[in-house]
Amino acid sequence: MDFIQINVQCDAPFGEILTAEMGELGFTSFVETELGFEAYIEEEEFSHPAVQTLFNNYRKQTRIWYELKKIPKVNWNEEWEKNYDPINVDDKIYVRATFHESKPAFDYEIVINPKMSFGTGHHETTHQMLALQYDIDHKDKSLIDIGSGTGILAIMGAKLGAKSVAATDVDEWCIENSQDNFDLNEVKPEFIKKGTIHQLALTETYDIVLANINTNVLLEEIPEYVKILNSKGHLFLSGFYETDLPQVNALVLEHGLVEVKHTTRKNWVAIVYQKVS
Ligand SMILES: C[S@@+](CC[C@H](N)C(=O)[O-])C[C@H]1O[C@@H](n2cnc3c(N)ncnc32)[C@H](O)[C@@H]1O
Repeated sequence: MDFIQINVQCDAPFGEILTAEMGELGFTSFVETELGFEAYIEEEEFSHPAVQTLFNNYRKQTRIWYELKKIPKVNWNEEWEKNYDPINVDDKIYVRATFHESKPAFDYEIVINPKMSFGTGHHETTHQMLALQYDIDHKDKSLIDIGSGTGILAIMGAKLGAKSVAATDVDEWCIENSQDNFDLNEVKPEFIKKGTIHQLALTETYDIVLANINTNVLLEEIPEYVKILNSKGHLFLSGFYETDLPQVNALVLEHGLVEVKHTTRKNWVAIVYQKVS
C-alpha cells in the first residue's frame, strides 16, 4: 500500500482548521513547514468519499494551496522520527520529542509528544514566545496558557518557576495532548479546560497570561485577558503578522498595559506587555 503525501500552504488560522479536519479523516504525522504543513494518508483511505469531498471544498478556497505526491510505503514512524528535529531556542531552551536524546547542557529542556497539536517549537510564534518567556521572571507567579496546543508554553512557565500553571484550548485533542505533555515533563497543572475564555468565564486572576492564537481571536479576546491579569502582570501574545501589530498594540495599550518587548521572525510577531495599574 502506497502513501499519499500532502503539502499544504495556507494562512495560519486555516492551518488549525485543516489539520483538525484532516486528522479526523485519517491523515497522520503532521509536520509544520515554513508556509503550512505536511501530512500523510494511506492511498486507500485517500480515495474515501469523505476525503474527496473535503478536497473538493479546499479546491474552491483561494487561500489554500496544496500538492499531492504518491510515495512508497515505509515504516512511517521511523521515517517521521528521522525527519523530526529537536528545536534549539537561543542555545538556552531545547525542545525535543521522546525519541530524541536529552541535552542537559541547555538551561531548560522540554519534552513534547507532538501528536497532532500545534506547539512543537518549530513554528516562529512558539519559538519567539519561549524566548520572551525566558527573559521574564516567572518565579512564584501564577500563569495561564490560553490556546495551549501541546501545552509547551505552560510547561516552559513551570520550568521557569511559576507556582501554578493552567491551560485552556478549544480543541479536545489539544486538551489530551497538553495533559500527556504535562505528564512527560512532570508538571502538575492547576487545570486544563476546554473552551474559549468567554465560555469558561474564568474567575481567578493570574500574574502571567499567554495567548499564541491568531489575530481575529486575539482582537476579540484581549479585553478578557486584561480582566484576568493581575496588576504588574505580564501578557504575552503571538499568532499574528507584523502588519497586524499596530491594531493589536492599540487595543492592548488602550487597556492600560505597556509594551515590554517584541520580536519578529519571518514576519511573525511575539510581544510581551505589562499591566501598570
Ligand atoms: C497557534 S496554536 C498555539 C499552541 C501553543 N500555545 C504554542 O504556542 O505553540 C493555537 C492554539 O489555540 C487554540 N485555539 C484557537 N482558538 C482558541 C480560542 N478562542 N481559545 C482557546 N484556544 C483557542 C487552537 O486549538 C490551538 O491549539
